[in-house]
Amino acid sequence: MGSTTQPILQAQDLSIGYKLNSKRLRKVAGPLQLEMHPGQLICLLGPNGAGKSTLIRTLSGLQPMLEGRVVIAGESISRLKPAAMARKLSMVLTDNVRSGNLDVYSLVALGRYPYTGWLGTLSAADKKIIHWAIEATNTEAFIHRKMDQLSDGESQKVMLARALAQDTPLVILDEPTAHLDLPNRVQLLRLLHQLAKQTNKAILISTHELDMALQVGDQVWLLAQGGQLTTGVPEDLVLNGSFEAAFDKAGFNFDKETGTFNIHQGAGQKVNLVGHGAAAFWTRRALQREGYIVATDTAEAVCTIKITEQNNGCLWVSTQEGSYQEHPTIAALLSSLRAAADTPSIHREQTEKDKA
Ligand SMILES: Nc1ncnc2c1ncn2[C@@H]1O[C@H](COP(=O)(O)OP(=O)(O)OP(=O)(O)O)[C@@H](O)[C@H]1O
Repeated sequence: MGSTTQPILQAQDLSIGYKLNSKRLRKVAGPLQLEMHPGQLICLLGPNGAGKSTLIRTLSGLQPMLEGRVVIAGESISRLKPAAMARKLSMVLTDNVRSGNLDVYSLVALGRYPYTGWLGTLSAADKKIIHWAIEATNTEAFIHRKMDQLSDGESQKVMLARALAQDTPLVILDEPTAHLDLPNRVQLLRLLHQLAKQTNKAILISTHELDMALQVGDQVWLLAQGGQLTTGVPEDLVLNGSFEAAFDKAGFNFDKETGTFNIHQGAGQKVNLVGHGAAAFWTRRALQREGYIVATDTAEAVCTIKITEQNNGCLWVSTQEGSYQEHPTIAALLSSLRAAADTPSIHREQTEKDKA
């Protein structure tokens, strides 16, 4: 994977899946060759049922592998004792058990268990790390509450704080943004990215946040339905078509220029759009919603829309069948396009002659 550091995690010829009975296996993916290096944030992406949770559970030793080997910090996980494993790997799973009786501080403090021994006495250094984990995850406001008095999103942040308090070189999180609102999702992914850079941890997250994963992931592991795994720098996977192929579904297309999946399938008429920046981006979105195929320079266009910047905003100038109109907003542009589409061109020609 082009890194000169020693990998913190390595999977060799790893096959993942389930033993259905003594004779039958359900292989989900494999054989896989994987590496994670210190300082990397890796986003595991793939459609529903592709095997993301199965892979995460197998890499963490929570589920037996069908074949192969997983090595964490130089030791095979099949030989690692739970206490040693807990000093190398911390995890946040989606199905975290709600420990109702425990208050938030005590739950975060449990992250120090691998270091405090069975008496669990916290040193000043342990308390400092707990404090840092609480601060980093923005959970100070509810540290005295019981776990069953938290929302799903709050509880998810607390489970992350516990994993951070564990302070391991490898952190694995299964859908950590699942219950979070948009600002908290952005904040969490930014935090994970910074953590990887500042503390040199290797962090693996599975997520359905495709656009955000493309922004924060140093590497993407793309697991497609059927178990094919493609790994690489996100931008390479977008440009070479792997990203789109992993989510391949009829009528579902990824716009490489904007990094978004288009809800609207342009099947209508073509328009030329001339402009740049935010105004061009949002005009394109509005035109696509109206059913237009937006191009920059096609001879088949029924209309050309030029965006010009004014002192107090933008002006949209449309040229259609020789008629030239100015629109102060996207709403005005759309109404004019709708009106033109509702007027047969023969009638338009007559009206224009009458006006002349
Ligand atoms: N206990 C099990 N026994 C047998 N098959 C299972 C078991 N759990 C999951 N599977 C199957 O393994 C495949 C991968 O499931 P997995 O939960 O890993 O997918 P995923 O990518 O995490 O999906 P999602 O995005 O929906 O969470 C699916 O086909 C699923 O039906």
